[in-house]
Amino acid sequence: MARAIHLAVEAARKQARALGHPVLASAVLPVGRLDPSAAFVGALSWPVHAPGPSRSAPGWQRFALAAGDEGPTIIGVGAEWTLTAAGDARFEEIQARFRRLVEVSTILRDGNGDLRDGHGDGHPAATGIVALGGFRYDPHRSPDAAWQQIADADFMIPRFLLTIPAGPEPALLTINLAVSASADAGLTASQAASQARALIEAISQGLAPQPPEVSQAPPPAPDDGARRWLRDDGADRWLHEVRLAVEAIREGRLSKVVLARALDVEAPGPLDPGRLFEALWGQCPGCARFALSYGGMWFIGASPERLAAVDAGGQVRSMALAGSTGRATRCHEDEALARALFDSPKERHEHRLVVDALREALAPLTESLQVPGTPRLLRLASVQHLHTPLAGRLRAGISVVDVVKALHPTPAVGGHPKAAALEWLRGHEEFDRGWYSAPIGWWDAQGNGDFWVAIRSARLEEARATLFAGCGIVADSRPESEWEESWLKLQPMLRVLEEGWRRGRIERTREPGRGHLPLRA
Ligand SMILES: C=C(O[C@@H]1C=C(C(=O)O)C=C[C@H]1O)C(=O)O
Repeated sequence: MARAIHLAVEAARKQARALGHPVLASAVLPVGRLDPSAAFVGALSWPVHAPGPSRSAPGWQRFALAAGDEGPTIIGVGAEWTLTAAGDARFEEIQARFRRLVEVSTILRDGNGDLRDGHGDGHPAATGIVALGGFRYDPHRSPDAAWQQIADADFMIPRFLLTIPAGPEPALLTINLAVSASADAGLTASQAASQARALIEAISQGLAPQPPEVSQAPPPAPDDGARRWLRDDGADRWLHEVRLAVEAIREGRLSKVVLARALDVEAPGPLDPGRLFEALWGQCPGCARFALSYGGMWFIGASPERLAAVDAGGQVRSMALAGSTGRATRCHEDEALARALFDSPKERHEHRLVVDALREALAPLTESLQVPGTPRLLRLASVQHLHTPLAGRLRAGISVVDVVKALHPTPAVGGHPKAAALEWLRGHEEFDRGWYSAPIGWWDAQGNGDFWVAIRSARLEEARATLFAGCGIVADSRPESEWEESWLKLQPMLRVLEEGWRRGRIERTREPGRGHLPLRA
């Protein structure tokens, strides 16, 4: 391992000397098979070392994303380089910065012992120089203190990147090192190699958790579980805003707006992200499960909504996800709920607005695009949705970030028309969404990328968790039903908090719940 890294660092050092500034050395190595869930949870508790002699800001520490069943699971630990951009040009600027970085960097791949220069196509997705991060939901809204530290476009190139395929292939480890002209190549390489070995060892042995349990427990009763940690659920204010949204829609100022709520939960002691993740992992296998740590904050979730996946061959996938109802424990009742969802003109209208907006936004970017005429059903633990998958082929030169720019925010999390909905939200929604319902994901130098809409998520700081949920409001929305729907969407994360807390409680005594309010399901 050290030899491969040494070669990459040596080449990068020459490049740094020629250019007069540090560049990245990147080495890609096979590391055998790894269990994605164990690696994921292990990496969350791995101490992040001080970053290299790079441009890295203190913010980024970890970015991990397990994207549905078809993978790969990617885990980035430690920020070796950061890329940020602000304002309306953030999508173009971040791509330009990434391209410049890749152009001057050295990427060496050690697939079969023969080192090859790895800038081009044909290498496994999400290996080498990969940007991991997100775009904040609305850069035109002044940030709340909680999200102050993140930039409008905020990405890192991790020091260590594990890429674990969904299939039986071995995992790959990319080691990225910022190298200056004066670097000691031997020392840099040997230090990085020993850190990498320790990381792999910890992940595959010591820190590997118990296999995650799939919770069979019913959702917490209305005044049970994590809900007893609530202080105020903000019902009155939110219901009032829903009424105002319906009014604005009936007056013809917009046709749909997605109003979100933020729910603060205070656990009796610090929440342990690794434990929470063990609880979250098995809950929604088809979802993108993610955990980002940045400064003192964690942002975790399991999102069912893919914004855009692009492969090096130019295939693009997206989805419309809008229209929701609950689940029932008895089959025939569950079926009846699904049928009512399909037959509801209100839900179909909400859904169609999203499909049409995606089609319109993707048309100029694609050579071909398939959009099924009828939605399907996506069943999750506490909620079922109408769902339409979209697939197509991108025109030459269009990247996943271009697609994200064109789509975000879709009317599934913003509204329609887009600009009017965002304007309305700026004046009415009570909090800055930050990364909630924003595009988070990654892209690589080979032309692959995957971005998800960060819903069903929570921000964690010590014992406090802020959970988010939003509901699409249209002309015939009933505020009380939307309120119920928001609870359904919050349910899985509340359960994760409760289970994760229980798992992490070893040697901690539980205080009785404070500030308990009687809440409806
Ligand atoms: C905004 C959220 O969910 C979105 C809104 C939906 C709806 O209004 O029916 C359904 C799925 C998501 O696109 C959320 O979960 O926070």
